[in-house]
Amino acid sequence: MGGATVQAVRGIDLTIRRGEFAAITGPSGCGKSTLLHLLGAVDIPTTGRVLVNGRDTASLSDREATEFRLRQIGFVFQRFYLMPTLSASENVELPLAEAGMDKRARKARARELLGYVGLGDRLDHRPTQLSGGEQQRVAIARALSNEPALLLADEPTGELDADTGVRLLELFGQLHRDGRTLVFVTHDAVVAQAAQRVIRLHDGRVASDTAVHARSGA
Ligand SMILES: Nc1ncnc2c1ncn2[C@@H]1O[C@H](COP(=O)(O)OP(=O)(O)OP(=O)(O)O)[C@@H](O)[C@H]1O
Repeated sequence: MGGATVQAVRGIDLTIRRGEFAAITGPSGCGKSTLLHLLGAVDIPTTGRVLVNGRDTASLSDREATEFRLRQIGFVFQRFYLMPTLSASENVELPLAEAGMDKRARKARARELLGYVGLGDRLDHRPTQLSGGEQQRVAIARALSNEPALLLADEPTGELDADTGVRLLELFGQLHRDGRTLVFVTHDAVVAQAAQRVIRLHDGRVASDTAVHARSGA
């Protein structure tokens, strides 16, 4: 920026295993979103390597990177980013259409995924006809559409009230139990405890990396 170099993350050595449910947390500006973007091949590191499913993200051409993000990564954003003119089902179908699936199969897959996230009765609703929590569930169904190796979420509960946020984290827990690999970013240390592993960043580095013990009664 203005000729100055900002080192957003540095010296990070991390392995996320298949089936893991990890939260990245830490104060504003510590590099959480940057790390998530590196994992999702949205950004490429200036030095160091990011391997996803054995593939070095820096080795991808632009076309390969687009294909990689479409097929290997599901991304969920704080502000949902659904297409406002499309129904819930059509939003989930979009990445499937991009991946070349025919219309009949995409409709069936969208119905199945929206059922999974608890919105089987909201297929034809547009985003404005859905609550924030419901919109985030549509965004999760969309992110899962192409069976990604890795689901990434940046402050997924940031726009939701506390109760809705808790229910969304329960859905993440369900995804984890069903074998998905999930990494989400949150600045909220309490929200981070919903994960199985909490990676805390400070000033672009890993300050701690701890397993969360199962809560009593869980
Ligand atoms: N495109 C960019 N150009 C220059 N500096 C950037 C850029 N993106 C991020 N940074 C800087 O890199 C550092 C890490 O930013 P990042 O967005 O990863 O932090 P964060 O932990 O996600 O913060 P927040 O919780 O506030 O979203 C910050 O100092 C930020 O100012």
